[in-house]
Amino acid sequence: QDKEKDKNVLIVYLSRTNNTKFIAESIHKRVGGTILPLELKTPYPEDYKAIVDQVTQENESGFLPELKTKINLADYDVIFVGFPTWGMRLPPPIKSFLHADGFRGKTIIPLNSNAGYGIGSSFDQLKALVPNSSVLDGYSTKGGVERDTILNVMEGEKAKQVEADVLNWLERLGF
Ligand SMILES: Cc1cc2nc3c(=O)[nH]c(=O)nc-3n(C[C@H](O)[C@H](O)[C@H](O)COP(=O)(O)O)c2cc1C
Repeated sequence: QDKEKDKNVLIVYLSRTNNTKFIAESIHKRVGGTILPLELKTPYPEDYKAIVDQVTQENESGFLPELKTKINLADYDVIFVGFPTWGMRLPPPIKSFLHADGFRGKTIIPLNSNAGYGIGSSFDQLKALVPNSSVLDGYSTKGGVERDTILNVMEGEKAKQVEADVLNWLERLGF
């Protein structure tokens, strides 16, 4: 079997306050490949309360927001998928992304930041959406707490710790 690092890698991430983006960039430094932010046709509101309400509604109705970012999945074998925990669930735009055809036979690797309440059901939801892919062990760490106006925490000691953790994790996965 090919080593993971010899395959075509895509790192796609959703990040509002750049904590998840930092993790994605740490992965990119080690494994290379293509790194892309997942952008929406209609961006979420800036206001925290407004986005929380909107995401709650979208989860209740099963709404899948339309993505602006277009990706040709056939170009990639390994896809890192980064996202914050939103409402203890998988953010709706990640559901939109994973609903596309073309994940069969791919290796999918989740990565996450959250306000300290963990991944919730997000990794399980991800797995359920790509039943024909091989989903490897994900990485998760505490990021910002936007509710308390703590936005990007990925600097100084925290940034160093995350970079070290990411390297260990990638090595375990064979990168
Ligand atoms: C709409 C919304 C819902 C959130 N829900 C949760 C949650 O349920 N649990 C949690 O731990 N953090 C929650 N958070 C906090 C984010 O997961 C956390 O700040 C994360 O680090 C943000 O990542 P980002 O900087 O890449 O956007 C929520 C944030 C937003 C904007």
